[in-house]
Amino acid sequence: MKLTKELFFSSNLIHQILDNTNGGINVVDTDGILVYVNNVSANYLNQKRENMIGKHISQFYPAAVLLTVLENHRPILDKKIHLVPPNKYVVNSYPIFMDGEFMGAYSIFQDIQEIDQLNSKIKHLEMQVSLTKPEADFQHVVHMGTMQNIYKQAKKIVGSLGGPRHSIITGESGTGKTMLANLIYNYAKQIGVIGKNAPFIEINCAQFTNPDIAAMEIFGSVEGAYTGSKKKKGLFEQANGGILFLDEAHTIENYQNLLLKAIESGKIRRIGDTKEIDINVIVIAASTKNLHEVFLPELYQRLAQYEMHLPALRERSLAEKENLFRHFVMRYENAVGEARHIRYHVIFTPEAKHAILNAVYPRNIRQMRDVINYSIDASSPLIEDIGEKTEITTVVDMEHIPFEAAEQPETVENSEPAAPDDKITDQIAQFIQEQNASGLGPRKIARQLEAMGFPIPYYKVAYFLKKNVSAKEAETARTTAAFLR
Ligand SMILES: Nc1ncnc2c1ncn2[C@@H]1O[C@H](COP(=O)(O)OP(=O)(O)OP(=O)(O)O)[C@@H](O)[C@H]1O
Repeated sequence: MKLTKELFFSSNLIHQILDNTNGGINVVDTDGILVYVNNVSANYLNQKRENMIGKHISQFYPAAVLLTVLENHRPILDKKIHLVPPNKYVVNSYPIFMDGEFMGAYSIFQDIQEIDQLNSKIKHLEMQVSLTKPEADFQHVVHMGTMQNIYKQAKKIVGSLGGPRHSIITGESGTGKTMLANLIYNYAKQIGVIGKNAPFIEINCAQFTNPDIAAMEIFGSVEGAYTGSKKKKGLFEQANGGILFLDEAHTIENYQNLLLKAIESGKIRRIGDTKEIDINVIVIAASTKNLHEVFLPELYQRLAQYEMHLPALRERSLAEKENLFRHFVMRYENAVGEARHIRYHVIFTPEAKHAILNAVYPRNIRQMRDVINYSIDASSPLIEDIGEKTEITTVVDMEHIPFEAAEQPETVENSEPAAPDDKITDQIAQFIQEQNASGLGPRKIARQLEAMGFPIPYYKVAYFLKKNVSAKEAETARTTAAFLR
C-alpha cells in the first residue's frame, strides 16, 4: 500500500503524529468543550485523553488562554504561563474559522523551563562578567578620591603639547593600575592622539616562566630564532598606533635593553631578525615593585617622566572608601536591574557597612569589590523567587558578609545617627507594617514617617520589615523601639 494524501487524512496517522510532538495540543468548540486533546496535554495533567474530551476546558485548565480566544476570536501568541508550577509554558492559541464561520479554537503549548533555565544561566554569567569587568568606561570613577588627582596627571601623558609620553604606574595588586591605563587609552582616543580603533595591548610580563619566550612574545620572532620558533608578530607591532600596557614590567629584566632601544628609536627588531620595523607605540609600564630599583637607569628615566603611584586601599580616606562602596553597590543594583528588568535596591545595615568599610583588604579594591558582590549575593533572593515582581529590596546584614571582612574586630558606635528614641513607639512599628501591607516600599514609608516627624532612615524600615518584627509579636513597645533604633 502506498501513502497518499487521501490515506493520510482518512487514517489515524495524523493523531499519531500529533501525539508525538513535543507540545500539548487542545482543541475546543465555540462553547469551550474539548473536541481533541493530544497525549502530551493529557499526560501533563495525569489524565486520560478519553476522560477529557467532551468536557469543558476550564475543568482541566481553569485559566486556559483558549477561553480568551473564544471570546475575542483572535490569536494569542507566546503567552508565558505557569501551568503546573514550577514548570513554565509558552502557549500559542488560534481561533478556528471554516468558510468564514467561527468554529472554535486550538492551542499548542510547550514546556520552556529548560530554555528558561538556560536563559537564566546566560543572564547570570553576563551579570558576573559585568560585575567584575574593569571600569574603563565609567567616567565617574575619575571624579572619586585619589583618582581625581591621578587622572589629572595621567591626562598629561597623552594630552600634553609636547606629545604623548611613556609612563609608569606603580601600586599594589588591585589598586587600579590596569583601570588607569584603560582610562588613559580612552582619553587618548577622545582627544584624537590615537585613532578611534587604535589598539590597547595588555601583557602580563610575569606570565612567562622563560624570559626568551617573553621576549619573543613582546618583540616577535623569525623562524628558527630559537629551536621551534616561528615567524611571529610581537605585541609591540600589534600595539602599533596605540598603547602597549606592560603589567608586572619588573619581570622583563633580561630584555630591558631591547625595550630601551624600542622606546628610544621607535624601531624594533624581531628576535633573530636583522631588519628593523618602525613602530609608534605609547608604552605604559605597570608594576607592584619600585621600578627605580629594578630597571636600568636609562630605561627608568625614559619611562618615569610620568610616574604615578596608586595608594593601597588602607591608605585611602574613609570618604573614598565610602565612595567606592556606593559605586560597587550601585553597579550591582544596575547589573541586576538590567539583567532581570526590575528595580533592585540593596541596603546594608550599619553594622554590615561598617564591617566592609573597615576590613583589611590585602588585594585592595578588587577584594573589596568581591566582598561587596559576595555579600549582596548572599542576601539576595533566588531568581525563582522573583516571580513577577518589578521592584525588590534586599538587606545585607552581618550574616551575609564573608568571614574575611566580618571578622575584623571593630566597634560600630556612631556609624549612623540614631533616631530620637523618645519618638519611636510600637505604633510606628504598626504603621510601618500597615503601610507595607498596602504596597508601600521602605523608602516611601520612611518618607511618610519623616513627614510625620519621625525621621527613621529607610534602611532601618527595610531591615525591620525583613526581620518581620511585628508589633504584636514584640513583647513590649520598648523591644520594638530598640530594634528600630
Ligand atoms: N578608583 C576605582 N574606582 C572603581 N573601581 C576601581 C577603582 N580602582 C580599581 N577599581 C576596580 O578594581 C579592580 C582591580 O583594578 P585593576 O585590575 O586595575 O588593578 P591592578 O592594580 O591592575 O591589579 P593587578 O596588579 O593585580 O593587575 C577592577 O575591577 C577595577 O575596575
